[in-house]
Order: sequence, then structure tokens, then C-alpha cells
Amino acid sequence: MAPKAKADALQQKSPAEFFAENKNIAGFDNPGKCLYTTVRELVENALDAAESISELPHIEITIEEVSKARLNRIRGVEHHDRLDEQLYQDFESEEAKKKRLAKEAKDKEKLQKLIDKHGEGAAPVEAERKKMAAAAKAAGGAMRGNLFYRVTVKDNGAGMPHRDIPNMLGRVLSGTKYGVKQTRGKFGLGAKMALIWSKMTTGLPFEIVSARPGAANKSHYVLDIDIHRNEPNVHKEETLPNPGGWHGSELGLTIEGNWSHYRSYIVRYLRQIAVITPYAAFTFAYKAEEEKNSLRINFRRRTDVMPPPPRATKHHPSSVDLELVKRLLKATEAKSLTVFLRKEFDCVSAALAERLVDEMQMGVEGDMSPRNLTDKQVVRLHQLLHEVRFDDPRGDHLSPAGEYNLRLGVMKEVHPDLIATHQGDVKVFEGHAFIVEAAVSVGGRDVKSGINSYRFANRIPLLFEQGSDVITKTAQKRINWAAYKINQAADKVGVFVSIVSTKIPFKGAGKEYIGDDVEEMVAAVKAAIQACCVQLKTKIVRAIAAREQKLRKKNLTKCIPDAANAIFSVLERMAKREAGEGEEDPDDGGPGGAEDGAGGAKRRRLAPPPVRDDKGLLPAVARRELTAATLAARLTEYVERIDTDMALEYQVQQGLAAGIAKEPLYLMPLSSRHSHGPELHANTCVVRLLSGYT
Ligand SMILES: Nc1ncnc2c1ncn2[C@@H]1O[C@H](COP(=O)(O)OP(=O)(O)OP(=O)(O)O)[C@@H](O)[C@H]1O
Repeated sequence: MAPKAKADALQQKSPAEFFAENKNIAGFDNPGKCLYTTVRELVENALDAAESISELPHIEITIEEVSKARLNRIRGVEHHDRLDEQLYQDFESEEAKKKRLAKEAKDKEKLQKLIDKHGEGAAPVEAERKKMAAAAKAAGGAMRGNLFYRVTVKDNGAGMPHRDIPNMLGRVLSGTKYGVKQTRGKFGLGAKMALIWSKMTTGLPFEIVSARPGAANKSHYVLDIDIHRNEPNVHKEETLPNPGGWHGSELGLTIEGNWSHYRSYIVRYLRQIAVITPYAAFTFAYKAEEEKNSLRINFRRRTDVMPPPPRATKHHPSSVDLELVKRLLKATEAKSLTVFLRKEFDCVSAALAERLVDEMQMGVEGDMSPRNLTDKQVVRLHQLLHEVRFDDPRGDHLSPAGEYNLRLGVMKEVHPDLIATHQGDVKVFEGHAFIVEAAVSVGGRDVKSGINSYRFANRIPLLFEQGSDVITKTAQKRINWAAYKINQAADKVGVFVSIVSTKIPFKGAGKEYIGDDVEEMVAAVKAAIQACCVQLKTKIVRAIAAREQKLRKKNLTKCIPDAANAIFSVLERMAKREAGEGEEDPDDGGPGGAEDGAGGAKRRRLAPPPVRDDKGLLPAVARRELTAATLAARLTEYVERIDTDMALEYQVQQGLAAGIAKEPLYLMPLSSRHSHGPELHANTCVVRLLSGYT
């Protein structure tokens, strides 16, 4: 028989090898994304560590540029002058150089034409200059390629036990967060992926300093990972004195990355984590080789109110699979099956445990040892756990950010014009409790027009795969924004949704988005956003009314001079007539009446009736005590003082029925051509011109 081809030979891979070859599963796609994910994994570990001991987190993040020359010095690689330039990627051939120069000349010519047409400093000229600069930068960037960075994250958390550090940080799929508990970390993978990436690109190890609260010493490790064996490889291990009683961890790695391409993601991530964690302080420093390219951002702590830490809970019976049941049966300390059911599962009382045992039949007794169950009995138990109706998990072990924190976070980072928040009830998916919280904001800083969704899962911001996520899809497609007086296209709407659970249905180990296929989650996300929208609608309606009122006031104020003059001239003429100085109106025909055209019939015109002037206005006008200016001043005062809406409401409620709201005003027509006009409707009153004088 021919020897087996080498390609067919059976091989095994360690988990570390698998993840090294499939880095993208864990969010390590390309150098830029690797830099982002490294920061993210270390920051989330830092937050978990501080919250686990109820310490207000203080996280310091540093990314320091490391030039190739410096990296080589660190690695002890000597500098070599190039012997054969043409071998190198950045070599520019004569032909390429010619092309580049031709393009540069063409661009210059185009720019000059624009300057001639629009003048130096004009918008099109500046736009073209910007375009040219960006193209030059991109070409330079492509030439420079990726750079190297030292990433350090320091926290004030729980630290790590000295002897566990190598396994925690040097063995893939090892961690302390596998329990049924809401944590940012879950897979025991993130920090090791960063280490694998550093090993693959710079070959430099992980450096860790860590101290537990109250520890007299701190641990110092330098280690990397044996990828083939998935084992930590410790280069240095020591304990150092800890006189100041510091506790926490400082983790540092040197990796390849691309700051210029992923800078915006890193800054956005930090900004969003500051939104959802307003009780944490973050300091971020990007240290470039050239100081002018450095960046420093501080996200200050805005509250000392920290959500109560999440608690570990027991497995809910409907959430367990067959393998897990077997594992629990093997690991339990319970001596009897009824105690096992009661102790290992959530929502199982002693009485229910007995009923479950009775229901199992197949010769199962309550006092038998859980380890003695046969394979068939285990299968029966697993089936039963999925068939019986158990109470839903209560969710009191979860730790949502809380409406207060969410609102504070959004307000401090976004400064919206309007905001509403809502926390939904505990819901259940596959036996795991979850809570959805939402904030919807309108207006604010750095928010584009339209629906902007901000997603958080177990208080981690999710920045990638936006389009496929349950939150984005729900915000974009399942909410009728117009029904809440929100313009989906024009308004700057921020939709912040945070889901916390002991199991977030992430798609992939990169924890980048939550699938849109979990019905319970879709419904809960929609309900939370809608609840915010209902609150916002009230605020928006009120804001629209206030805006309209302001406009009304402005319009009324504009009319005051004309209205005052018009009223005054009428009063003035009436006063003159009262004093017997009135001019005869040629159309009036005199007091004795006049002929009425067409029919030739004589019709007496009515003499102007005596004017009722209870308030003594006309003498005041005659004495020049009441002038157009007085009227204007009074009207201005009135418009200023009266909240017109309230006044109307007041009048309607108080006066209309009693007749107080009706004020007769008598205006003398200047000629017979003045006829009775229609009703004039204003927002605060209705003016109706009536015929007949009394
Ligand atoms: N800054 C830290 N402080 C204390 N413990 C830490 C810190 N960083 C990591 N650890 C410990 O190391 C373990 C492994 O971390 P790692 O990032 O590899 O995975 P994880 O956080 O458990 O899960 P995930 O892969 O989902 O992030 C953690 O479970 C935690 O116990």
C-alpha cells in the first residue's frame, strides 16, 4: 500500500493555534482593527476588574508609537543599510516617478485654473487643496504602511492572584467569567488574542504588574504564549514590594497596528464607553513620535453612583443542554437528586424538585446520588427540564446601567436638546434573563441628521456590523418615528440601547453585533425605544407650542406700532366729533339723509349714534393724555406680560361662561363704505365686527 500522503496526515490543533489562524472570529481582522480590539479587550477587563470589587473605575489607556528603528533596538536587531534598493516595497521605479510627477503637474494646473477663476482662498480652491493634501497623505500612509504601538492599560481593580496570572493571560480559553453572570468578558480569549497578535507581529511579550487589594506585594510577569501547546511561556516572574497599598493591574503589549485608519473608532469607542459608564474616569493618551500628532482625552467621572454589581446566579432549568446537565451531575456536591435539583438550578424549590423526581419515573428516586443516574435517566432529566414550565428568572442578578446613568452619560457626551429614557422589565430568552434600557435624544453635539444608533451589550459599546444588529434594524425599520412627531430624515436622533444579560446572543466571538433573530429581544428593544418616543412626543409637542408662541409674540410685537396708530387715529376722530370739530364726510349726505341711487327712493341715512365712552377715553385723547405712544406702550406691556396661551385658557375657563371674556369695543366707521367685516380669528381672541350702534 502506498504511504499516506503528508497532506492527509491526521493533525491536532490547539485552541491557540486555531484562533491564531482565525483571528477575525475574535475581531482581530487587520492591523488597524487589531489595535482597536486590543484596546477594547484590555479596557473591558479593567472595568470588570474594578466593578468586581465595587471600586469606581479609574482606567488609564496609553498608545505609544514605536518606530521600526526603536522596535528593532528593543528586539536587539541591528540596523542594516540597504544594499539593493530595488528589492524594497518603497522603491520608486523611474516609470512610477514619471507618472507621479505628471499627476502632480496636472493637479497643480487644475488648482491654478481654479485660483484664476475664483480667486485665492475661495471655497472651491480650498476644497481642491484639501483633496490634494488627503491624496498625498494617503499615498504617504500607504508607503509608510502600518506602524508599531505599545498599548498599556492600567486599572484600579481586583488584580489577579500571583500564581493564576500565567494561565489567565497565557492560555487561550481560560478565564474567571464563565459562570452565569453578567460580565463584559465571557470567552476567556480577548487578552490572549492580543498577546497572539503581538507575538505574530513584533514577537514581544506581555508585561503585567498586578496587586490584589490589601496585598503587601505586587506581581510582575513577563510572559508570552506557546501557541502550538496553548501554554503560557513565562520569561520573568517576580514579586515587588507594594508600600502604597496599590491594587489593580497594568498590562502592556507591543503590537503592529494602524492608528491613522482606526483612530476614529478608538476615540468613538472611548466616548461611548464613557456614555454607558459615567461613574468611571478614563484618561487616554496617544503618544506620537512627533509631539504635534499626539492626542490626549480625559473622560471625567460624572457620578459616584455605580450600578449594584451583577451577581452570579444558577442555571435556569430551561437554559441547560444535555452536556451541561452531565457536567453539573458530575461536579455537584449534593448527595441526593432532589438536593441537586434545588441547589444547582434557579427557580426550583424543594417541593418542585420532588415533583420533578416523581415525574421522571424510570426507577428514579429522590434520595439517589446524582452521580448514579444512568445515561438514559440523564437524557430523561434533560428532556423533562425542557418540557416543564418553570418560573422565569427574576433578573435581580443583572446590573443594568440604570436610567439615571444612561441619561447622564448621554447628556454629558452628546448634549442633546431633548432626551427620554426607559428601562424595560426583565425578559427571558432561552432561560436567560435580560433587560433592555434605552435613551432617545434629539439634537446635540456630533449627531448627524437621521437615526443614529448607539449599541451596548453588557455595557460594551458595539461599533461594527451596525447594519445587521437588532438595535439598528429595530430603530431604522420598526419604529414609526412620524407618529411621535420626529422627522426620521431631518432630525438629529440618537437611539441608545443597552442590553444586559447572562447570555447576549452575539454573532461571533468578536462581540460585535447581536443578531436580529431572537424574537424576545426584538420585541423588548422595540418596546423600550417606543416608550422613550412616547415621552419625547409630549416634550416635542410642548416645544413646538413654545416655539409657536414665541413666533406669535414676535408677530404681535411687530404689529403694535401700526395697531396703536390705527386705533389712536380712530379715537382721535371720535374725540374731535364729540367736541363738535368733526369734518363732514362727503359720502355721509349730512344728518338729514341722502338720495339712494338706483331705485331713486329716498332713504334716510342714520346719524352717527352717540358714542358710549364709559372709560373716558375720548376726553383723555382730547387732552393729549392718551396718545398713540401710550397705546403702543400698553400693548407692548400686555404682549410681554401675558402668556397668550394661558391667558386664553384662563379666559375660556373663567370668563366665557360668565360673559366676562366678551369685551365690546366701539369703533366709529370713517365712512359709510365701511361695512361689517368677517370674523378675525387670532390665537387668543376672535374679533367680530357687529352692525348697529347702541
Ligand atoms: N485587568 C485585569 N484585572 C483583573 N483580572 C484580569 C484583568 N485582565 C484579565 N483578567 C483575568 O484574566 C482572564 C482572562 O481575560 P481575557 O481577556 O483573556 O478573557 P475574558 O475577559 O474572561 O473573556 P473575553 O474573551 O470574552 O474577553 C479574565 O477572566 C480575568 O479573570
